[in-house]
Amino acid sequence: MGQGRRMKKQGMPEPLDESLVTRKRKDAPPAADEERKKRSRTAAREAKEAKTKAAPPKKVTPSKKAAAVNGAKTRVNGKPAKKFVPPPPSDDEDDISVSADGLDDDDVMEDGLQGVNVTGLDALGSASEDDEDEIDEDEFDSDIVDSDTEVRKAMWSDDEDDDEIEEKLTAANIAGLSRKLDMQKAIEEAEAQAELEEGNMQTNIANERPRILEDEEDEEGRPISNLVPQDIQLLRTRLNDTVRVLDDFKNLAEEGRSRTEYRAQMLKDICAYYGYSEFLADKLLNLFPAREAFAFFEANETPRPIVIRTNTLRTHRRELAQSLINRGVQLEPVGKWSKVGLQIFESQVPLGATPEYLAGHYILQAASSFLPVMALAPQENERVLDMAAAPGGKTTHIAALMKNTGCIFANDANKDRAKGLIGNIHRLGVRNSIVCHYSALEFPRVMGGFDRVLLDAPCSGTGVIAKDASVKTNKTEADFMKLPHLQKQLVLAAIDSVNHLSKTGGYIVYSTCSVTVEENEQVVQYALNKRPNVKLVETGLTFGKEGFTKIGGKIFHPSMKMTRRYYPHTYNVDGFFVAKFKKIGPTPANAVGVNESKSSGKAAANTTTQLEVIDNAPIREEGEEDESDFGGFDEEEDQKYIERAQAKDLRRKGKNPKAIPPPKSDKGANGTASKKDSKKDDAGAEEKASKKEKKAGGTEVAKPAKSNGVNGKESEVKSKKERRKSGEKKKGKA
Ligand SMILES: C[S@@+](CC[C@H](N)C(=O)[O-])C[C@H]1O[C@@H](n2cnc3c(N)ncnc32)[C@H](O)[C@@H]1O
Repeated sequence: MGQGRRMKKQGMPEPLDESLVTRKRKDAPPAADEERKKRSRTAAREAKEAKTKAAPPKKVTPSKKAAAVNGAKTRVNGKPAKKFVPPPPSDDEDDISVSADGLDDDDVMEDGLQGVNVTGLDALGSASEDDEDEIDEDEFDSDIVDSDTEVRKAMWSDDEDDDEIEEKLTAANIAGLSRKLDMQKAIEEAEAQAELEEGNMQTNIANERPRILEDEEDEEGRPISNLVPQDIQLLRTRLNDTVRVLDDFKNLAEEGRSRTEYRAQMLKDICAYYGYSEFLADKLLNLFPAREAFAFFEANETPRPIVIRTNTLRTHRRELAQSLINRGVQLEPVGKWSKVGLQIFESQVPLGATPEYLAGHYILQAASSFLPVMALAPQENERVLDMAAAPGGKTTHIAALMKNTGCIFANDANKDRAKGLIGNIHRLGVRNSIVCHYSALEFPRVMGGFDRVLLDAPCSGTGVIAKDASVKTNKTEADFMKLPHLQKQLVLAAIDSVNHLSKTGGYIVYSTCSVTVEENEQVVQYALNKRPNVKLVETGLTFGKEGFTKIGGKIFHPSMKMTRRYYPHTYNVDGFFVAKFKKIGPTPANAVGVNESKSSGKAAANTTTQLEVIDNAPIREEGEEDESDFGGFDEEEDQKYIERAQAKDLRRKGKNPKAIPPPKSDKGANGTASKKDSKKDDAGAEEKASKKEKKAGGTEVAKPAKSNGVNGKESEVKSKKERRKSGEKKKGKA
């Protein structure tokens, strides 16, 4: 298959051809709808003619512009998403600048680093040690992927070897795909040609200096064009021209104009064309050279491919693929980097309601969500903490990698979301997980000593704008202060919850679905500064751009290169960030109470309340309902179980043979016992015994330990010592 096919795959970036950037936007409408495409081409030609005739400009209101842009997005829904071809990174580092406002010093290197090189933006992730996981770049090469069945077979032969089934499966799948993609390819080629011709006429080609800037200035004194764009197409043309100028400033800039002027114009046009707030557009524009920024904004207008993750606790990828193909689903492996992902091209059935879905054979999960768990690399029989786990895409992936052994503590501060998490855990047959709903800031006081901790932090969602366009306008400066603050506290809690002496682990993975520096490198740098007992290590991910070591006057530790950034325009995945730490020493004594206050419990609770307001991460699964009736917590019921367990424990250990558990069947007419009743019943010997136990330093079940110990073991050791001491004292008195 040719380009048409390759364009739809997720994977590695390819060099940019400017005509393709323009073309992509035109790709948005469904392929079958040729009539509409013709109309839009005619409209563009008419607009161009109107411009030539210098007709009075139509005023385009921002909402209309945004609607036009969003309209493009709506039209593509239901159409197989395409691989977007990114632009080549510009050599010009001048474009990259981030305001240092509102940052605290812990975000950057404590010792200024001189001469740290910024690595090329096109650098790929380091190769994995595991050959099997290495990316075969050929896979993304149209010539090979198109015709060579061997390559296709290789993609399927992950952990099974039945060639015959494989061939049938692949053939069945390909047959449908080929027909469709051949048709699309023809349409695309014709369209690209038309677009190119149109573009050639429209834009100032080659050496001509486009006239973009006029002598007008905006309220803040920045020069702006007084050209009111007649329509979206003209706005786009100007954006294209501005990008060309910023790319080749020496040859294409108008005389006496500075880069800043062009950049200001670009910012203004991006806000108008894509419907961003100026604040956010500026922040995002600062991340990339102009051309790459354009590609990023453009990629946010198209949905990412639908991907499902095979639940290997229930099935194999090939079996799942076969079942879904039989139901008319067109799919193929997501890429060599994953053994469990399937990219869906088209489906005749709702993917959130197939028998396979209901039986827990798969979960709908964005491809980039696989990455933090792959970086975490949980091992069988470990103790793992997933600090912000709902709705459980990553928890269930961790459980699958651990083959349901060991123990996962799946925590989420939001109780309602935690119910959804329980739903997924049950559906996918996870049996090694315990769900809790603390603010993660309370760890490790709740429990510590984990082999690995995943912190998939609440974030602004700037990596998933294609899913949730409201991010374009609803994020304020305050959000980018509050969120990083919380993320920094959470990452310290994550680090402190890990056992640095773990024989198999001692790792922490920090991830966000945001691309801002404040929520990523600055948080990681803060952790490095505050916790010298951790260091960054390779994520083991075979692709991804390196984290920034230097941007906008901020310098980060050189090891920041080991973190990974993912963008929609480079890999056709949601924007993501992944960092992996290794804990190399014990938690510093002064680290207790990450919240840095004695009433940390309160502080944590407050932050959680605040969080529930600011966490807008659009992570609910397609078709997922708010399962408020599912698997709810019954605190009274839980309390009874806790008390019974405590009493049993006291008797078993011989600490209080008279400890009386609350009666088993003390439920009222409606089946539930009131808290009062149960309290009455439990009063007396058992309560006294439990008080004694607490005094002696024992930890309450499922409540934060008062002890400041780094992990559960430490607090246990402490309490034993204390008990011994108090015993000794009593003996002495006697
Ligand atoms: C990005 S989502 C997690 C997605 C999840 N890891 C998955 O793969 O399905 C962030 C989660 O953090 C939770 N959260 C926000 N603040 C928290 C806190 N202080 N402690 C624990 N969880 C928190 C939110 O309720 C939200 O579910």
